[in-house]
Amino acid sequence: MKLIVGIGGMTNGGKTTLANGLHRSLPNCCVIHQDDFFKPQDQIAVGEDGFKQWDVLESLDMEAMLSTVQAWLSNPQKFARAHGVSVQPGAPDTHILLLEGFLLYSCKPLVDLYSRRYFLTVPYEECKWRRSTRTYAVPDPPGLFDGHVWPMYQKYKREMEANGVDVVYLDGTKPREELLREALEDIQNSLLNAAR
Ligand SMILES: Nc1ncnc2c1ncn2[C@@H]1O[C@H](COP(=O)(O)OP(=O)(O)O)[C@@H](O)[C@H]1O
Ligand SMILES: O=C(O)c1ccc[n+]([C@@H]2O[C@H](COP(=O)([O-])O)[C@@H](O)[C@H]2O)c1
Repeated sequence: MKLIVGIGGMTNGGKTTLANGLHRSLPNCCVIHQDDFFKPQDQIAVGEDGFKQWDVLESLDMEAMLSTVQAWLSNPQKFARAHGVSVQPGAPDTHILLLEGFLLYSCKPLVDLYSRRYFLTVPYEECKWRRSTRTYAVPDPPGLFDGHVWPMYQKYKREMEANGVDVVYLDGTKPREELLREALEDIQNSLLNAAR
């Protein structure tokens, strides 16, 4: 059985933290991080607002991400071994792929592949504060959060909702352990339902 689970939502909502917790807790589980597919800096367009447009789908090499997902789909055992995940003898037929990223549900070829789509959110102030404590490979210039990051988050979320994408909202201000427990229980239920 193969299960693809999306850990999406806003920047600094706690996606990586939750994905890493699930990765440690679930058998035969691999993770693909969307952040690993950002295009090189010189390919990122500059908007009329003067900011490099990092927070749009075109800034990510989604074809490469899709190929990685296809590689897992065609042979999850081989994919797991190649990514240092040991296949457990007790559950050799169950394979889980976690996709983690801030624009997961805006990519049309991917959107129907998920068995579960989580969407982590925190209030604006909390998001802005968490973001101010992070240093990305390309650090945020002053004003990027309000000028580009937050408006793009709102735009893509609106589109996702208008397209009727079915997501499970998670409150990213809850303690990490509680979020992990909640998601684990839900995924285990999905596995049970899929096995019936
Ligand atoms: N449940 C939580 N409660 C409080 N802080 C959290 C929680 N989850 C993550 N964080 C913190 O928020 C920041 C962003 O977390 P991260 O998992 O990297 O978010 P994302 O991958 O969504 O950008 C980090 O400093 C992390 O330690
Ligand atoms: O990882 C990078 O190379 C990178 C370079 C520039 C910007 N980012 C930021 O990464 C953010 C998405 O990652 P995350 O973990 O905050 O969800 C997004 O809001 C971008 O503005 C990321």
